[in-house]
Amino acid sequence: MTETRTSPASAAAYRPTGRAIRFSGVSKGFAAPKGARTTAVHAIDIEVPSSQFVAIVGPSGCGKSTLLRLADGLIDPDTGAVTIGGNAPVPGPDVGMVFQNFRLIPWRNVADNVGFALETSGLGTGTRQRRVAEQLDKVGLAQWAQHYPAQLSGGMRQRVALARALVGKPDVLLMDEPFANLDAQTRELMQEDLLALFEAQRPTVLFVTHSVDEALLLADRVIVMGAGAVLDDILVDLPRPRIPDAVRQMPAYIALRAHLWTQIRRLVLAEPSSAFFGRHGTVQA
Ligand SMILES: Nc1ncnc2c1ncn2[C@@H]1O[C@H](COP(=O)(O)OP(=O)(O)OP(=O)(O)O)[C@@H](O)[C@H]1O
Repeated sequence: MTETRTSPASAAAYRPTGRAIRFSGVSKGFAAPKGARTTAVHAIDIEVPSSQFVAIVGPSGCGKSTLLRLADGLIDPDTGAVTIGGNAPVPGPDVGMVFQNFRLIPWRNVADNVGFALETSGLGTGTRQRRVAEQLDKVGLAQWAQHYPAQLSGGMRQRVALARALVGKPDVLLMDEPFANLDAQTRELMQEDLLALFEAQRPTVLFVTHSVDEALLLADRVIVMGAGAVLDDILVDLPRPRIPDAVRQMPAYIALRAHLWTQIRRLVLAEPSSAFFGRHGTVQA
């Protein structure tokens, strides 16, 4: 994806291109065992302006994925409203969704997995094939178009998932712990790719992560959630384009990181059994 890497000049020429995402008084519950009901999110109000990158952090089970599924129109709120660009969300290629476990179709090759996102787009076969080839080229997988998911490394599979999310040229990206299953080096490379893509194309992004450092590196704003509610909303006023090693040494980054960790410590002390650090119990700075 190096060809999409932005230059200081293109970042300076930044113009918003995405659609705003708005959660207004949104609550959502699910059926639980013995006739009970879990409240996944409660009375959430979040406004994500067009072309802003928002990271959501919080303990396991606090409702982060539920927010993304509501934004994608995969589920409806019990009360309140979710809008994208002022309209109710409808799943489709203009909203890109990337999941932690890739969700590739094992019996389809790489090109057909990516092309799947365009099958209901109404585009002709030739246009779809051209768009798929262009997108695979951008994520560095042009040579792998005919391979199957089982023949790829974890990083390559995540690139296919990213290509599938991007091929519809979405102006909204919803990403649910997309790099959680990658090794540390691949994760850093994918973070750089995502930074470059965001800074060049400026979609509106909602990005769920368990990593404080990932959130601060990528986002314009970090929302801390706990027990289905927004606990804190922090502006990450660091300059773009962001060079990861340089960003991590900035005094503003170090101060934001300390602030976030204070919040997280409070959360953990208030709820010692809370799995803040994810399902696998691993601490992710
Ligand atoms: N389809 C469902 N059916 C029943 N309960 C659900 C469903 N989806 C989510 N929940 C419950 O809603 C709550 C919030 O879940 P959600 O997946 O949004 O949390 P999360 O913050 O994304 O967690 P994690 O960090 O572990 O992915 C949890 O208690 C979960 O068990």
